[in-house]
Amino acid sequence: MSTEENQPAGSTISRRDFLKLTTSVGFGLAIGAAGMASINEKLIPEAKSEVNKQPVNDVIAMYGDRQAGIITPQQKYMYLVSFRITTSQKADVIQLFKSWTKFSDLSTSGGTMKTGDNPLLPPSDTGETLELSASNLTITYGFGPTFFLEDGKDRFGIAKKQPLYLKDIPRMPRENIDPSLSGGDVCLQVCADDQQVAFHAVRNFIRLSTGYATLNWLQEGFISGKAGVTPRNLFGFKDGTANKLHDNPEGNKKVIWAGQEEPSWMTGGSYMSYRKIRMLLEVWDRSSLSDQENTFGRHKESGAAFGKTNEFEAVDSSKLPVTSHVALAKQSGQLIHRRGYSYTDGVDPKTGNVNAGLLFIGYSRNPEEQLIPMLKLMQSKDKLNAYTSHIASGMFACPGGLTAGQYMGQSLME
Ligand SMILES: C=CC1=C(C)c2cc3[nH]c(cc4nc(cc5[nH]c(cc1n2)c(C)c5CCC(=O)O)C(CCC(=O)O)=C4C)c(C)c3C=C
Ligand SMILES: [Fe+2]
Repeated sequence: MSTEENQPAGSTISRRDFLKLTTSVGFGLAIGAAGMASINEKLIPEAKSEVNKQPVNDVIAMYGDRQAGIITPQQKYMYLVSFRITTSQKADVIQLFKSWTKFSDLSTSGGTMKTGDNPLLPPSDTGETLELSASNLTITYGFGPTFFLEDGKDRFGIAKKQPLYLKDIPRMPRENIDPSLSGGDVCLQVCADDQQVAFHAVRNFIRLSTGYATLNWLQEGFISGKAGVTPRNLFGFKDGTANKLHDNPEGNKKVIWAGQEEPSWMTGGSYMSYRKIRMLLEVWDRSSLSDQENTFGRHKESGAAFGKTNEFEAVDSSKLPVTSHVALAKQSGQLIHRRGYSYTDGVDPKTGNVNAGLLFIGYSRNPEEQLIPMLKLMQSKDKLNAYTSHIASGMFACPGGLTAGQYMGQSLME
């Protein structure tokens, strides 16, 4: 765990924080349109029975200076969920964020909602995590450009608080972006080491959004590998090696955390850039090892850059093919904190090929300086383009962390 990461919390402390939150923000909320039971009832925490008591060493604290899920070591599973806010009332948005925050507190500390005992009502908890632990669940919130301004309209009176670099990623050469899989008002990155725990959270965020927001799109990712070892992507290459270059508080400050020029609610926050990138596995699998290695400028097995023997030895750009992926990243002179996950989406009905690739997630202090020029360069020249196609895109501003009793987005909304 990085030195900057929020400290793990024992479940007792978290549960007490949770109760504090419950009393301080007075959750007597009624769910909208669906006429479901009150959120208050739905979100009453229930301790797991002695039999089902879970270990507390897999809880990642939700409270701290920064949101969890950015420099947190990558969990095995990730869902990325985009919502469109449907209410025009700021007060409704606040209610939604309060109930999401309350659920985030409960689920990241390993709790479950009270299942309820009225046979005539739907159970309050969907139930699939009753015997499961927190599994390092993290929930990272981000706001898209349309949350601030949509068609020139200041929807919730917060346009003047829009962060400096929050705009959609501009159009790029060669891309095939599907707007229905891109953007959104609010994005939640939900990660856990147990897929069922992660999906349970996603499902309940959707449930709680009834009457306030609708689901735009939902992506599901996975990575695998031993702790502390760089995971491999679906092309079989170690992916994430260069994150080591900034893995210290000073480096993170330069690369990840928003600067002082930003509105105060972004203090401790960051920008999340998202690209869904299809990887043409069948084409890749027919290419020679040397073509594959030339594409990245690194060796497949060791992950070492050309001219080196170990994965983490410094890259010498003069030894790399000029249009290799790593050479172009180096040419841009920028660093990005990458937190990518592989995805599979079944079979492409047009070709019979596997639909699979990378959910690229990059965190940066200033995407205009760090991400966009790099992406432009790569989309124009990268050898990797022969094997990939960008099909979705998004940019979200992630606020700083929370203290118990606050709700996510409070310093933006109030
Ligand atoms: C614009 C940002 C980037 C996109 C989009 C992107 C797509 C992408 N990358 C890989 C695989 C690898 N990327 C690697 C390094 C790397 N990639 C980016 C940025 C984007 N990648 C950066 C900034 C870097 C680091 C470069 C450096 O400073 O050394 C590597 C090498 C190992 C590593 O450092 O992680 C691999 C492998 C794929 C497959 C992909 C799209 C599908
Ligand atoms: Fe890359």
